[in-house]
Amino acid sequence: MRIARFSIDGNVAFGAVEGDKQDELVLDIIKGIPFADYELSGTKVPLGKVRLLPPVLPNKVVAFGRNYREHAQELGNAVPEAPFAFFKPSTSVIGPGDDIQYPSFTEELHHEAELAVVIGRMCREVPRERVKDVVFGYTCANDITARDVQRREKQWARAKGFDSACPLGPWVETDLSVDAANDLTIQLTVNGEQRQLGRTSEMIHPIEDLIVNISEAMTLLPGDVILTGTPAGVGPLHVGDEVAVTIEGIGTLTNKVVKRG
Ligand SMILES: NC(=O)N[C@@H](O)C(=O)O
Repeated sequence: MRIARFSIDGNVAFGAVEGDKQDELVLDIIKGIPFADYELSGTKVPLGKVRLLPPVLPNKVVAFGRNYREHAQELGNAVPEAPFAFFKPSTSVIGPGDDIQYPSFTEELHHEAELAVVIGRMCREVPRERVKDVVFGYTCANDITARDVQRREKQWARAKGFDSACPLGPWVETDLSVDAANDLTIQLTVNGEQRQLGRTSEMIHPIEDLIVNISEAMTLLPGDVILTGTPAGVGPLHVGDEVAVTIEGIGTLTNKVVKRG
């Protein structure tokens, strides 16, 4: 099931996305919240009549870096032995169709297409065989990075955490198994031109390793988001660009780059 979060007439709601063709998609409004018992209300609204929001409001976004060998190499970085985690604040999260604000403190804004895991229940010290029980679903992410600041400042808080640095969407796909999610095509285009194309099966540390690693250290909450790393092909974004992340079996997340107002 594809579960979207949206606003209509000033109200925020969750809905199950139905249909195949983009312009014929409808949302069956959900009664309750998707992380607990919920039911479909049967009340349907055309997707074109609503504004899609970030599919979840994460308490925290935990991101893993250098989890694709070729990407680590293209930036001249060593491949880390163990999973390599950093944070992106919830204030960096934006939704499908929202603008990426080009910050004034960087001249080298980069795109990074990533598969994002959405946590479905409170958990800690998750054993490998129970990872499937704590995953709610998967969505697309773009780990927008101020590359020059990342090189200069060593700590990645500003380079990775500025407002609008974490586009998520368009919805959460809940019917993918962990095995399936570990073997999906991931693609990114800028103004229609392909920049990144990879498979999540190239991840050095698959989804289970990442969840075991981070939950060993901290409690994960429903709605928390885990970014699993980007494949090779990262590159610059400029004001006016339209960037789109497409992941097999999930959908396409599209955002435009504007000058920070
Ligand atoms: N270099 C860098 O920031 N990379 C990470 O974000 C990653 O996804 O590997």
